[in-house]
Amino acid sequence: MQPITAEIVSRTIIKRPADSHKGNYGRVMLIGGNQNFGGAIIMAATAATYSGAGLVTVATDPSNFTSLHARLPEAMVIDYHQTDTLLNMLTGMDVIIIGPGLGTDTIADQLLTAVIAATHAPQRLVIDGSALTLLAQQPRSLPATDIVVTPHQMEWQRLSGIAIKDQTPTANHDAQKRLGVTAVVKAHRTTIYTDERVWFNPGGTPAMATGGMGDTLAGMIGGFVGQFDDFTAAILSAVYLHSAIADDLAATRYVVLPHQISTRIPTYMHRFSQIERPS
Ligand SMILES: NC(=O)C1=CN([C@@H]2O[C@H](COP(=O)(O)OP(=O)(O)OC[C@H]3O[C@@H](n4cnc5c(N)ncnc54)[C@H](OP(=O)(O)O)[C@@H]3O)[C@@H](O)[C@H]2O)[C@@H](O)CC1
Ligand SMILES: Nc1ncnc2c1ncn2[C@@H]1O[C@H](COP(=O)(O)OP(=O)(O)O)[C@@H](O)[C@H]1O
Ligand SMILES: [Mg+2]
Repeated sequence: MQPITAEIVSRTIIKRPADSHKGNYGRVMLIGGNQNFGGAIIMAATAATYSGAGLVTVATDPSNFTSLHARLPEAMVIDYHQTDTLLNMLTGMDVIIIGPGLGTDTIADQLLTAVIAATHAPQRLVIDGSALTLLAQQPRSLPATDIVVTPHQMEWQRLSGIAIKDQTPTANHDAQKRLGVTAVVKAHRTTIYTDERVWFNPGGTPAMATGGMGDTLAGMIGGFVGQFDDFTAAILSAVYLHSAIADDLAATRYVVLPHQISTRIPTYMHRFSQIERPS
């Protein structure tokens, strides 16, 4: 296992070229947020936007439109029941994040099937939360493109079939290879599995144990993979910064809330982009 280092992050988060526009930084669609879990998709969309995604569209239950706009006017919205419109819009997206607060009812299940079928390379797909539970219940063949799954230990148990107590790096790596996607297995010390390697995140604190913390990570990963070409490095950088920000906040706070992380992402990205590294 290799640790994610600050050097990987500073190599990944590079200064933006002056001659660029929002279309260069990722069109990201987030799909989730049913009537009960609207907060999850709002937190994920907030993290994606503060991570620098150029354009953010949220496909969600209409009951979340007003609260989302009140928190995040930068985001566009679409009713996720309008499947044809959603799938049309999907063709123009660089990154699709599906699952935060999606729920596991029939509508959610059908939506996941439709989105997986419509996603094509070079689009990048982030699968989190309820979408992982649905995928575990009914496996679907995934598109041949960059895909990352972001389960917590119970979601990983459902998806991989490995009981939490048996989730060793070796067992997890075997399961990741079988699944054929990058896996971010979230825990106190999150581990990341690619075909080539196993990484571990050196940061993270129990102050992060708050609902929405993983939704925030999913949004950050989506924001980063929409901007930075190296898929693995973008994921590693998001995981590292998510907990590095939390660790800093936890030095003086008993609990860290997801939105407190999101609002600090641009400052941390700026800091890492300023570090000169020999190439
Ligand atoms: N504000 C909102 O809208 C929010 C909406 N959310 C959305 O809710 C949806 C469901 O997601 P979920 O994670 O809450 O539920 P589920 O998949 O059933 O997992 C929980 C079960 O797993 C177990 N468990 C074992 N180990 C674990 C571990 N390391 N980390 C976590 N759990 C662990 C755990 O054990 P226990 O707590 O009983 O000990 C429990 O039995 C999803 O779409 C998500 O995005 C949330 O983000 C919250 C904020
Ligand atoms: N004790 C802990 N130490 C380090 N990180 C933690 C701890 N508890 C939770 N986290 C982090 O918080 C996030 C929780 O994700 P998840 O369970 O999916 O939350 P949610 O679905 O509520 O958004 C993960 O990134 C996990 O690593
Ligand atoms: Mg989660």
